[in-house]
Amino acid sequence: MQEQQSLQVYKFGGASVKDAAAIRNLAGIVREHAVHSQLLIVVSAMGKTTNALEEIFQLAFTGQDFAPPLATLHRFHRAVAQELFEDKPAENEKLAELLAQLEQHLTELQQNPAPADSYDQHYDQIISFGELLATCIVARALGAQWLDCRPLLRTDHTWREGRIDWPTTEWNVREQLPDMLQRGPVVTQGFLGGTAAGQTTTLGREGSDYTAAIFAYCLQAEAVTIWKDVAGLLNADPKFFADTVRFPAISYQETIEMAYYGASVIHPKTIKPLAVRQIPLFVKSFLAPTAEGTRIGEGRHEQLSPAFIRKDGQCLISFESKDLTFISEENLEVIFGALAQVRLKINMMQNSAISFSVCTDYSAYRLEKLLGLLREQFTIHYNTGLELYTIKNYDPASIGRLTAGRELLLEQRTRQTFQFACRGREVSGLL
Ligand SMILES: Nc1ncnc2c1ncn2[C@@H]1O[C@H](COP(=O)(O)OP(=O)(O)O)[C@@H](O)[C@H]1O
Ligand SMILES: N[C@@H](CC(=O)OP(=O)(O)O)C(=O)O
Repeated sequence: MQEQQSLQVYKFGGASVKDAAAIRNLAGIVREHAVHSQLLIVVSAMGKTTNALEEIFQLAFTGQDFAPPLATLHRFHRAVAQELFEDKPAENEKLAELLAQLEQHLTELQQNPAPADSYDQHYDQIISFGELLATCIVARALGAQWLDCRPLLRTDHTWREGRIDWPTTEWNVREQLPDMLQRGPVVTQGFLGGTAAGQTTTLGREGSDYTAAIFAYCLQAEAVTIWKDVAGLLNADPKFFADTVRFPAISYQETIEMAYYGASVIHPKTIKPLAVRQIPLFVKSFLAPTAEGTRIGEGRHEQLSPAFIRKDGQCLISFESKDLTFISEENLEVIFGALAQVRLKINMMQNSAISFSVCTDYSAYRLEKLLGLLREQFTIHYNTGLELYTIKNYDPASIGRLTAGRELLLEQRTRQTFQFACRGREVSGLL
């Protein structure tokens, strides 16, 4: 009798596919660790390709010359493919086709100025090429099947933050994937979805972790592993904090909160679909694939050690009523409505008698739209270039460590969580 194979979802992010050596390393992990499983491999754009595409898109959308940065992007992808498939030029045909399509889209956009309010929609059509190109190369390198996820992962029309239509997506995935997986590993794109009309959407920056969770949910996978350049989920980002410690095991609940506050190692939307179907999430290092990593799953904890989360690029906006009337529920309704309309997410908020303050991710474009909506009714002040720090499971020592020498512009504490916004400053050494 044939043994029933377990189904695993692996997700490889930008750092794990940043060049040909990284893709060879990925292939080694797949060979070593997935021999007894069916395997769906979700892949993000290579290295910093998404940022590069954002710049190229911005140039094209504003009618400027995008040729030099596009040429750099072409060269980079071609060089990686050449290094991996040097003796098989035909392997690069699909890649050449995608690069030509990208150039054509950009040229059309540059030559036919689109209305400003279609920016997000066009953004998705262009930015998605990062994942299409990367998966094309990785699938070839693995000799795996390439799957375009866009017809399967159905979203609405919320450009840049597509909302998943779960019933349709689950039906599509179950219809198509099991047969493919039976035949061998499948490589597909993170971060992308598609509307009913066949237009591409993206799921929010760094959303490929979420894609892995969506597929795992639909396929009722045994586990998801996201392969990162860190040893697992740590109590802080080692790029900014000294003496970090790894959590060997941690609950969905703790993780969702850390991700929500900005621990960029896991996209915040990733946890819920996994928790609903009790699918464990492993965070492992692609640099040390046999090391233990972190297991995220069911369960509650005794008090954990403090976790530190830093979010930069913040903006603190204060609204004051113009006639000294109190900030009432009616006023708040107007402010929240406007924030939702311009899609500015609130990371922290506080109100006093006549003023209401929110800390949000900064976007010049969205802030300008917000001011346009609320300027008449409120006096509005804002500061940009701020940092937001969150300490989960804080104690006096951890608060002292982060607040020493800083002027706090807004501060809040609950039983578990201490948060403050302050002016950003040059990082010299680790915190
Ligand atoms: N609590 C944390 N634990 C581990 N890594 C963290 C944490 N918070 C932030 N990070 C950062 O997340 C990075 C990995 O996530 P990311 O760069 O999104 O990976 P990828 O794009 O390759 O999927 C690490 O290099 C680290 O700097
Ligand atoms: N490439 C997309 C999606 C993503 O999730 O990337 P990564 O897995 O490298 O964070 C981005 O940079 O936003």
